[in-house]
Amino acid sequence: MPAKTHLRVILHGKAAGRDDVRSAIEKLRSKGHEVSVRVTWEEGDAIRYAREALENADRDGIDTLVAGGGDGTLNQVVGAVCSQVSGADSVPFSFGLLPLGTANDFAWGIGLDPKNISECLWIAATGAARVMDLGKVNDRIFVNVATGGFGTRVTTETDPGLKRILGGAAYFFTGLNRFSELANCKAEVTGENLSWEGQFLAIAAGNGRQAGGGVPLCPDAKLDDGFLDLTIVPSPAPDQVPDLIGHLMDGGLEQMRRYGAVTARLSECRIETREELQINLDGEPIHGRSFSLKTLPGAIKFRRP
Ligand SMILES: Nc1ncnc2c1ncn2[C@@H]1O[C@H](COP(=O)(O)OP(=O)(O)OP(=O)(O)O)[C@@H](O)[C@H]1O
Repeated sequence: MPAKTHLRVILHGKAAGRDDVRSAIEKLRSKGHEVSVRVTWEEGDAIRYAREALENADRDGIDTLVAGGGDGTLNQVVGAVCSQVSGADSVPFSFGLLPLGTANDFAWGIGLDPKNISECLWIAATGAARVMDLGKVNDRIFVNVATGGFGTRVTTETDPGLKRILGGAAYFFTGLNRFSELANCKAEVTGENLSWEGQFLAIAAGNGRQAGGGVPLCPDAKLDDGFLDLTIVPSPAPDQVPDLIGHLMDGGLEQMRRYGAVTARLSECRIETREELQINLDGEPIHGRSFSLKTLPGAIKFRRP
């Protein structure tokens, strides 16, 4: 029988009414675990609640801080804590994930099944707390993947109403419809043994493997190897667009390499652009022209399958 734990769940308001969430929490409580819940009402609440958990971790005896939401919620919860304390040994609890977002890319990538919320909460309570890396872009962290380019703009410009109706397919739909408008970005990327310049369809730096609703942009990334997996997909010639998008969606990185995709495993790199570029950190957008990317090895402990 696993030890009894205290889980603090920071729950995205849009998922607060779900029956499967309520019954998963009741089931865990019936087994003797303590579960306290904070529900977000508006943007910024997840950050506030994560700081509150950090301040009161000892007093409240919190063992695991669980992000209940999508990758964006996870980013905010982990980011709020790690902006105050650094290194897995300094954070007074482990993290966990209750995947309640639209795409849930990080969850799928680590083997959590968002359709089985009860199982996910059980893993957040009792799964082995293993050390993992984080990524950093300028002064902001990411847990899963940092992406720039076409897919990134699709992620943030997909209508929330469409996401509710179509789920993850909403991203694909927006991408196909607005390809020529959204796929025009240029950058210079430099790092250890890497110097690349050109127009690109997608740039991804992965701690985790997939982003943008199931696209395995960094299929070989490992959460605990101390490196980021970088993938640059150059803009294709117009007649190659449908083929390349197909390969991007079905994850054929080998195929993408035939179109000139560049991959590298590194601990830091820089991206410079002339025009303002949007980079999504676990789906949360930042903007700029100069980005410094690096890995933070062994930054947190995470309860995962
Ligand atoms: N109650 C709320 N109302 C509006 N926005 C919220 C609320 N709670 C959190 N947010 C904002 O929602 C974003 C997080 O969304 P999240 O990533 O969890 O869902 P998603 O976009 O559906 O998931 P995914 O990234 O898996 O597609 C954050 O920017 C956060 O500030």
